[in-house]
Amino acid sequence: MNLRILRPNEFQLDRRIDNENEEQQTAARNIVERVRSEGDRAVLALTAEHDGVTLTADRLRVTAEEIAGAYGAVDEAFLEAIRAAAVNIRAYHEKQKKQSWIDAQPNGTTLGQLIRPLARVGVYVPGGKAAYPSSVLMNIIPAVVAGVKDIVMVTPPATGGKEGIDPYILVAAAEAGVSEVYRVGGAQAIAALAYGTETIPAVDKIVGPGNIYVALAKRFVYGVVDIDSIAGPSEIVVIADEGANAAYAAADLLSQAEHDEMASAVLLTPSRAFAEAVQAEVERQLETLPRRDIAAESIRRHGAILLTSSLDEAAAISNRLAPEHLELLVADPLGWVGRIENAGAIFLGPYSAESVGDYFAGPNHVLPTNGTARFFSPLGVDTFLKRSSLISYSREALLENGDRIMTLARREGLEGHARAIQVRLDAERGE
Ligand SMILES: NC(=O)c1ccc[n+]([C@@H]2O[C@H](COP(=O)([O-])OP(=O)(O)OC[C@H]3O[C@@H](n4cnc5c(N)ncnc54)[C@H](O)[C@@H]3O)[C@@H](O)[C@H]2O)c1
Ligand SMILES: N[C@H](CO)Cc1c[nH]c[nH+]1
Ligand SMILES: [Zn+2]
Repeated sequence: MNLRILRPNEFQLDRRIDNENEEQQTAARNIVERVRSEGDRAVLALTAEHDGVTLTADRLRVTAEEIAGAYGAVDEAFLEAIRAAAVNIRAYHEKQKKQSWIDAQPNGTTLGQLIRPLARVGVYVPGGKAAYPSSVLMNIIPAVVAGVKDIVMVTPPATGGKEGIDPYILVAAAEAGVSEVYRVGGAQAIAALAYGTETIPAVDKIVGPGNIYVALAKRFVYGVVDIDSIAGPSEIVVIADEGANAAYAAADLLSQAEHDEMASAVLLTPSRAFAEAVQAEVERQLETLPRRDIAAESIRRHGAILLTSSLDEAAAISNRLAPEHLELLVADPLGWVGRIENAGAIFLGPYSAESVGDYFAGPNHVLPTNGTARFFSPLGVDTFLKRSSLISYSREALLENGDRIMTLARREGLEGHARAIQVRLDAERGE
């Protein structure tokens, strides 16, 4: 499969619009409503129907013994690596913490902002091949760092028709600091987290990717709880000059293409010689890639090498695409960062393969997709914090500004608001 070499005007630069399927919408909505009104009974019936697993309510929660048992099923190298990754992810997210602040002014007025963690958070972890231990760390650790007390993970009770939760997922959750784990997946898991059931506690926010039923259910419960942004297929853009390493660029493009057929991998370069070298490398490396069918299909549908007139044009196109991941394989990548307006994560130089960020460096790999890096940010500690404003007015400040406040209230026809000020002014002025 050849990665096409195109001129920018020959490539669809605009974002893909999801086609909503009405049947799936109705199915997800019905599931959410059933769980809301029937609680555990609906969760158990839907689990039997959609996961083929018959459970009783007392089996929904994964026990501490089961989690301890999972450690016996994973290899030492994995445990060592995931612990090292967790250290980096924790350290990076610690730096994102925000402080409450109080500002006392000379007239006695005190204003401030109180930062508090959400009390309870739900983390959805998909079943099947898309269940990544690294994503478990990336979703749970920022919540722990934010100070969330209860982090409730849900995941399907079976994968690929086989009952049981992947032990690597359970170990990653335990290492990250999960509080409770429930074996429930799909829209029923989202509804249970949003409304609570007899067994599964209601949370304040739900994060984590999942299939279409999970995504639709999250959209339905938004407002009852908060949700993260709905993650789309993975994306990578590589900007490279003629001095870059073609084998590295090709490998990094394929690293995203292998995620799924809808992933997109795009190289932007002004050098035809480099474009051809990467094209040949992609073809060569694909031959031995275990997931070559997926990667080849992704490249056929959404992959391209765009031959730009200059690196500046490459930056402009990248800003328009607003990719989830952007690699800068150019001389002096740090000097280049100022030209980048929109990207979820930016990888600088030949040794910062995207895989470094996916697994290990510390920044979060849950990133805005489908052009939403124009206005969304990576998942982080912020995702699990909320703010309250503090207002303490002094007598002096109220006497000074009361008339202004009443003017604004009366302009809006809200006499009650004005009188709440007037009553104080009258009392304090002795009228
Ligand atoms: N963007 C990302 O970062 C990212 C990462 C990992 C996974 N994913 C996505 O997560 C998804 C994983 O999908 P999955 O299906 O393997 O796992 P999943 O956990 O998302 O969904 C499985 C659940 O769906 C429910 N379900 C299945 N068929 C149903 C039906 N016909 N009606 C109602 N409910 C039904 C079942 O109850 C089951 O528990 C993929 O779409 C993948 O792209 C995305
Ligand atoms: N690149 C993915 C997000 O787009 C995250 C991931 C998990 N495992 C490997 N990669
Ligand atoms: Zn990845």
